[in-house]
Formats: sequence, structure tokens, C-alpha cells
Amino acid sequence: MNDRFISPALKSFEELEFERDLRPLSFNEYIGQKQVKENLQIFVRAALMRQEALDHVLLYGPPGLGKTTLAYIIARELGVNIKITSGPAIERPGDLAAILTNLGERDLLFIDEIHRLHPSIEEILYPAMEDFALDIMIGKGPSARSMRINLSPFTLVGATTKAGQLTSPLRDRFGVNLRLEFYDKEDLVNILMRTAKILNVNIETQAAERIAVCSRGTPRIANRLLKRIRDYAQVKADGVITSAVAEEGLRLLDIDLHGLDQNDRRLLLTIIDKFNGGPAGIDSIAAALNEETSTIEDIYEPYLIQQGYIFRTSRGRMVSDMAYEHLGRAKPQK
Ligand SMILES: Nc1ncnc2c1ncn2[C@@H]1O[C@H](COP(=O)(O)OP(=O)(O)OP(=O)(O)O)[C@@H](O)[C@H]1O
Ligand SMILES: [Mg+2]
Repeated sequence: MNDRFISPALKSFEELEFERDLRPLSFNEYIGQKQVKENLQIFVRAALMRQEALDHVLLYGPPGLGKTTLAYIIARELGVNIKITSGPAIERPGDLAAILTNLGERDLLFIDEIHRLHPSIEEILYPAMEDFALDIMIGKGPSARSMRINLSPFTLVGATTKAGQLTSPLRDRFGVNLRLEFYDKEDLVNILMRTAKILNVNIETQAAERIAVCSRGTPRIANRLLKRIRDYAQVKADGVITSAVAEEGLRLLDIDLHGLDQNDRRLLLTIIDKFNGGPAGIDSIAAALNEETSTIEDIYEPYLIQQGYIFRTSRGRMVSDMAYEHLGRAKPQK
């Protein structure tokens, strides 16, 4: 289930390069997320007018919705340098201290997966975020003393797929908290048209609509589908992506009309067949599927919940009537 095509999590080096080439570089190019964008544009403008560092920004939401892209755009619109790292990459307090002391005036530090920061490292961040200062302990035992080092004012942009796992002292230190939402069809069509232009492929609007519906509200998936379907169009259909080409391409990728793939169907069918439609605990479902609980929670179920195929209740997950209908199953009498 992990290597499935439709997983929004990032995979190969090749895909990293592909994404880099497609990344919008300014707010104007960044499609959708109207509210997030409007807020950020105002905060950026205000920071520029005051000639101050932008307040710290926390971006959260499911993978592939454009958090990293936004961090780059913020830095670019502020006209500052960006330094990129991630929670798990910072192993020792000294690593973070080195990064912080090297930041220039008003620079942007982007910490991806910020919920995975080690607690001892998180503590260093508190005074850094609040007072632009580092408190360093020198020596050990009774003669130990703490020394304060001043930092240049900077902006921390943190990204996480799990805002719930952030400690509250850390969360409270972000002045700006923005949640990215799944994209609607129209936005995804625009993203697909933009990507097609960059890739220099011909795509009919109707074909883009077909692909958009199957993109799980996620630009990363939309772009990935387009890339695969482009290959198919090249080999089989003179390079033009018509709706027939898009449909056939999606069929070959085993993605149904609602954008669910075989693994989504497997997840829904497991709840229906093994747990009588639920409610079933997430751990039991994960065990039945031979998957990590976190994989189901972070990657597979958010879209199914958002679309109303699955409900989260206090007693576990339940499938909806829509899931029974979609899978052509009769709902059991309870
Ligand atoms: N609003 C948008 N307009 C156009 N393209 C977008 C937009 N948002 C994201 N993309 C495209 O989707 C791809 C994935 O975006 P990005 O890497 O920023 O997601 P992410 O939220 O950081 O994901 P992760 O949680 O996995 O780190 C990028 O290559 C970018 O081209
Ligand atoms: Mg990212």
C-alpha cells in the first residue's frame, strides 16, 4: 500500500526535481488557498513596510498541498534568504544553534515536519523565536552558567501535517497559524493547465477536469497524474491529452471515477467486511491491512474523511452510506 501511485507523500529524487520545476514562485502564480494567500500577502506587505522580520508562521495540512512551496514564496516576496531543514534532520542542539547563528537579518528559516523536533531542541527554539536569543550552558555541575547570544531577527516558518502533535509552547510561539485545505476542482484544473504549459503538453479542458476529479484535492497528485498520462498520450495518442486519453490513462492506473484507487477501496472494504462497517479502532484496521496506523491516519484516510466515505467517531472509524454505494455493497441491517 505504501508505494501506491496516489500516495500524496513525496517519493523519489526524480519527483523532487519534477516538483522543483513546477513550483510557483510568487503569490500570483500560487493557485487557490485564497484565504491563506490573502492573509500572508497582508502580513508580508506589513513586514516590508515596517522593515521588520515577518512574524513566525505555522503552515499545516495534509501532504502535497503546497506548504514547502509557500515557504519559498514567502522568502521570495520578502526578498530574504531561505534556509531549509526539517525536524528529524536536526539531531543535536548544536546543529540548531549553528543554523540560527548563521541566519542573516530577517532571513527565513523553514523547518519541515516541525512536529518531529526533539524536545531538547525545541527548548532552544523558544527563546530564539521569542527574543531572538540563544541560551547556552557553559560548563557542568555547580560552576555551570548560562550565556545569552543575540541572534538577528528572523522568521521561522514551520510546516507540519500533524498540528495536533505540536506541543502547545511551540504552537503558541507562532504569530500566524494557517491551515491549508484540499483544493477544489476548479483550482486543480488551473494547476493542471499551468503544469501542462510548463511541460509543453497539449491538454483539453475536459481532460484536465477528469484528472482534477481524481487528484484527491492535492496538487502533487494532480501533477503526478498529468505526468503519467502525458507519457501515455505520447505513446498512444499523438501527444494530445484528450478526455478519452485521460480516461484510459486513469483506468490503466486503476483509479476510479471518483479518484479512489485500489488501496482506498481495500481500506473501505476492510471496514465493511471485517468490521461490519465499523465503528472499528484505527489500530485494528491497520492490523487487518498490515499497515502502520500513522500511514492510514496521515496519508490514506484524510481524503476519504473529507469526501465523506469514512467518519471518525469516538468509538473508531465507520464507513458511510456513500462508501457502500460507491463499492456496490448492500448495507447490513444492524
Ligand atoms: N497552489 C498551488 N499552485 C500550483 N501548484 C502547486 C500549488 N500548491 C502546490 N503545488 C505543486 O504541488 C507540489 C507539491 O507542493 P509542496 O511540495 O509545496 O507540498 P507540501 O505541502 O510541502 O507537501 P509535504 O507535506 O509532503 O511536504 C509542488 O511541486 C507544487 O508545484
Ligand atoms: Mg513539503
